[in-house]
Amino acid sequence: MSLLSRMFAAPAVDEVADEVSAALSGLACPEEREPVAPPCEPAAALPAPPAERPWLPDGPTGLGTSAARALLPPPAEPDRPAPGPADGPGTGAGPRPGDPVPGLYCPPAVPADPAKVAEVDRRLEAWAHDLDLFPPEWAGDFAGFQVGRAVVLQHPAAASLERLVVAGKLLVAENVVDDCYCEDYGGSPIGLGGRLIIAQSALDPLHSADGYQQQWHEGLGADAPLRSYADAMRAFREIASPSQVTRFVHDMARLHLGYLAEGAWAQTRTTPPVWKYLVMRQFNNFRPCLSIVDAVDGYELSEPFYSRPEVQRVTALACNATTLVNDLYSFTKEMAVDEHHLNLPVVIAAEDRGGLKEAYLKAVDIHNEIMHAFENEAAVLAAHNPVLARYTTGLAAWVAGNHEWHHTNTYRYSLPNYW
Ligand SMILES: CC(C)=CCC/C(C)=C(\C)COP(=O)(O)OP(=O)(O)O
Ligand SMILES: [Mg+2]
Repeated sequence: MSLLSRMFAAPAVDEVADEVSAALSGLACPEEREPVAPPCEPAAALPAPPAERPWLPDGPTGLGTSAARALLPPPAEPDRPAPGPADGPGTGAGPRPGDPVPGLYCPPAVPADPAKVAEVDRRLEAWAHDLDLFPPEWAGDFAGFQVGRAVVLQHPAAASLERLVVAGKLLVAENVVDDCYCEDYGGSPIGLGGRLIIAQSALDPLHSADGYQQQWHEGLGADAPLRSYADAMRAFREIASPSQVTRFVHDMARLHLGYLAEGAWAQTRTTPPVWKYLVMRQFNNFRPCLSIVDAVDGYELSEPFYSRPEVQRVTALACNATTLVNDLYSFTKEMAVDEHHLNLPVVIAAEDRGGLKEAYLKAVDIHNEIMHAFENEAAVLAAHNPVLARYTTGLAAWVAGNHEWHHTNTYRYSLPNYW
């Protein structure tokens, strides 16, 4: 039985640990290295000494200590007890606006520094305005999205404010493309492939005869989605290594494939079996956000490590868990617009021929199973290599931050009255 299938069968963690250790020991552990500051980023913006980075959690800091930090007790939520068994379904102690889904397992996030959030928001709003990304009537939704708070929560160990702003530009661009090409702001499955292939070229440039390449370059200014992708990608190229750029371009192609599958099922009014939905959601997924955690934190998980099946699996588990969190928190928003909008509770209810409430609660259990698998298998990787410890800690921080952003963003999301 291969290591991967053995992991999939969820054996004892120490059995896998020996296998992973043997598998990874064949790879020279690259020294953790801070990339040379690209010309655009002043040296001062590079990681400050730990003492000057107040937003890091208490405990050991600095290169290679992230595994130790991962073992620290998570910071307690200052004003909100985590939901417990007593808050489970049917007890009447229903969640308040801003509370997490009762019974959903996700460790608390590192609290967001309000000053940092405000500065990131200020820079992103100016960037979006300069690129003419949205009309004035969308300004409320832009503010309500709370992009600055999202990226500060998702990247607590970001190496600089500039890198946080790059993560924010990518997050804005990804949502502009999703909203304008696929969903809420004029999106449609009709003709989606033609729009997305040009969008992909804003990330993955055309190389062709001069005349047509010039037309392509001019074409990238044609609409807000293209302008946002092109400029956010330019900013990412300035902070990332060539292999990190290639990784991101691949993950965006996966995302677009997921959009196309979702759109195809919308066109044919198909409600897929749960397993096929989970396949689609592994591609229509937050993965492009998680695959940049090393670049935002100012180091590189080198390609030989990143491409290991074990690392790919742990990355996919984290991405799937955090994307299903979106299904759970956006459920009421999506049902209000279209009762056939595909999300995990809807496809479970169809397959089980049951009610949406039972399906929703089952979706929470599915999320929790994936989340525990991520944590168990990430711990095995982290124990064997400091670079992998730093990377898996970054994934875990993104998952925790994204959950905090979802459950506290009462402008965008609300919970069903199932408890
Ligand atoms: C930020 C990013 C990479 C988004 C890609 C895919 C995406 C938009 C999601 C995973 C969020 O899902 P959804 O389309 O359901 O968005 P909302 O529920 O409207 O927040
Ligand atoms: Mg959603």
